[in-house]
Amino acid sequence: MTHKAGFVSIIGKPNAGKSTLMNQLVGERMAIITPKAQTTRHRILGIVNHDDYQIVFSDTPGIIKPNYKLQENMMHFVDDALVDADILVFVTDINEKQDEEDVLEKLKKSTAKVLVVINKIDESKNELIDEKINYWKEKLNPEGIVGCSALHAYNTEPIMSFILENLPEHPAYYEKDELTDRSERFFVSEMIREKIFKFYKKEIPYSTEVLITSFKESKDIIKISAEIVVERDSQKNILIGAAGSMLKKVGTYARQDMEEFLKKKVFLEMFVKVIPDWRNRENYLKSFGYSE
Ligand SMILES: Nc1nc2c(ncn2[C@@H]2O[C@H](COP(=O)(O)OP(=O)(O)OP(=O)(O)O)[C@@H](O)[C@H]2O)c(=O)[nH]1
Repeated sequence: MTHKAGFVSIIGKPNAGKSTLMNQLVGERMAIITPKAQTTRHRILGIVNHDDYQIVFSDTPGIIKPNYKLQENMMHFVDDALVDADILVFVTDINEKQDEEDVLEKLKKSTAKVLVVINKIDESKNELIDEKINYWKEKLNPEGIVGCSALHAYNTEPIMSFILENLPEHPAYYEKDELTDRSERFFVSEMIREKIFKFYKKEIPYSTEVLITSFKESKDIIKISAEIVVERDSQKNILIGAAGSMLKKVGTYARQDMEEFLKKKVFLEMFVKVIPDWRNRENYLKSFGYSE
């Protein structure tokens, strides 16, 4: 039996229904991160695992694919080239006026298989759906077009079928046992990263790495220690904020997400560390069980 695996990016204008669709496709447990910031850096929104396939949802069309066999929490440290996702799901609101020329250009250039999802069809007449389908056929001629209502889970199955059909043959990118401690550490670090993306200006998220240095589960509580690593003191000061206010905010919001995801009370401690020679990080990482 061949195995399929690949990256699927869900893109589209704000409010088009991307998160709603994601939740439908991935299911609640894994759809844990709802980033708002636009960034070229990959972010994993959720992973669907099956014996025969693994679908990795991301919100950016350019993504950094980890090397096979790399442990999932190491993928931030791989400097692979930014490549296209395997599949682009472009979500458009049926009521949206078609001023999407910029997106069209990008979609045309992409090497990914493109599926146009015309969303919110519960709010429109059949004629409009046909009109939109024709519009997208003519403008883009994508590999697939589906009209659906993400909110009402209406006609979302063809989207999953399209993804499965077009997913390349590839071994899994991430370990499938998503409830292992390692994967949980990965998602937990993503939650901190997401908050950093949300609360800081551009250069800070780009120059930080989040390491989960300890993850200890006891009966009632999970104790998590994280290090946010930067290269300069100035970045550390910004991250911490006046009297620790910014870091506290990151911690509070990240902890809430963690508690919801892990279904347990979380004690989160975070340290910001300056490591100027971060490029020679191999030994440092090894000390926390990370291996490149
Ligand atoms: N009527 C209707 N409303 C929908 C549908 N899908 C999503 N919505 C609503 O549209 C709004 C935006 O949905 P989101 O899923 O947050 O959209 P998004 O594209 O992720 O938005 P951003 O995070 O701003 O990029 C929400 O109020 C949803 O409830 C749909 O199929 N029909």
